[in-house]
Amino acid sequence: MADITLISGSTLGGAEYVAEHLAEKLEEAGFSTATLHGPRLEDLPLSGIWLTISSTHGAGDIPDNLVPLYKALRELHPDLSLVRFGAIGIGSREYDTFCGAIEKVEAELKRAGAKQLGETLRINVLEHEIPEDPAEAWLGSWINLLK
Ligand SMILES: Cc1cc2nc3c(=O)[nH]c(=O)nc-3n(C[C@H](O)[C@H](O)[C@H](O)COP(=O)(O)O)c2cc1C
Repeated sequence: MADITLISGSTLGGAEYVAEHLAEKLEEAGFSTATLHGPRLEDLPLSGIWLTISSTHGAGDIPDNLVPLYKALRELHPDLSLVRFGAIGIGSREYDTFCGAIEKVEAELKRAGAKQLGETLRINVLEHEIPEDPAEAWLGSWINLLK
């Protein structure tokens, strides 16, 4: 099992690029990683560290590729008490439902017993044309919580 499993939810690919960039940075810092774009629950280790990165679509909606995992969390009630997770949302302040998707995912992970490490980062794409930049800055302090 990799030290850190990165999970992305994306419609247009932006959150996937962020996940891949952070995986590269984590590897440089000495962690092994597995990056899964829109994984199913059965693809995920039910222990260890997850880093979940999701953009938002519709009106606060979860990207289509993350819906199966979200539904499985809601309907199958897995025990995630051995999981610790970090969360990054990507969205636009134009919408009242800014970063709504990561809030929903985060709530389900917590309901399943997973413990959050650090604060959720919410990236406003109107402010950050390159979301990798604030994500990388956030990762620097998140890594310290893993030690
Ligand atoms: C049709 C549409 C609906 C969107 N709805 C929201 C929203 O409700 N909340 C939000 O924070 N961002 C919203 N966004 C902004 C996207 O989350 C943002 O553009 C993000 O960078 C897309 O990431 P992706 O490339 O991973 O799909 C929306 C964008 C589009 C095109």
